[in-house]
Amino acid sequence: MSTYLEIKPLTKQAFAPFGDVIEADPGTMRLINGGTTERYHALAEPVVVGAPERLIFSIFRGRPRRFPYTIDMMERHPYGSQSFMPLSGRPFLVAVSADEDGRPGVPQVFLAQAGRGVNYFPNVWHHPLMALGEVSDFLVVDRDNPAANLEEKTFDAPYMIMEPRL
Ligand SMILES: NC(=O)N[C@@H](O)C(=O)O
Ligand code: NI
Repeated sequence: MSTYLEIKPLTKQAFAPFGDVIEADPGTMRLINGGTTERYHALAEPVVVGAPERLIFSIFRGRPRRFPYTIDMMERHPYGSQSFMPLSGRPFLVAVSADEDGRPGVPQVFLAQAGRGVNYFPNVWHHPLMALGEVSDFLVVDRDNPAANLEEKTFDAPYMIMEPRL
């Protein structure tokens, strides 16, 4: 009998142990370009850990997950952060876990409302990209050479999530 996980709204506070929420936070806004542009400043900081490696921009084109969805594994990137910012303006799902002696704990699942992205701190357990509803593009900033920056663990007992109400 699989455990069904609750899907919670993504908030800065709830996500703080795992990373940053990237959104046009009015508290970060400064007017630039003669007042024609609002700069939402320093929302997150992409970092590389250990040996120097490029930070790069990529676009991930994610196919939507089907539900009920089984979360049977988590991954982490020990040597850098990884951020996902929707280009499609659609919500998506984020699942993260605390580390328990080198393995992911029970996942916490968040619904990232439209216009919000996330930046995972280095070495934070997370599930690979979960797009919702239709093929969705995401701007991703992370460390180059991804194959040398990936640890994956499979759960002995997978978890399930139902389709979120949008
Ligand atoms: N493999 C890859 O680049 N994607 C994952 O890191 C992910 O978090 O989606
Ligand atoms: Ni990842």
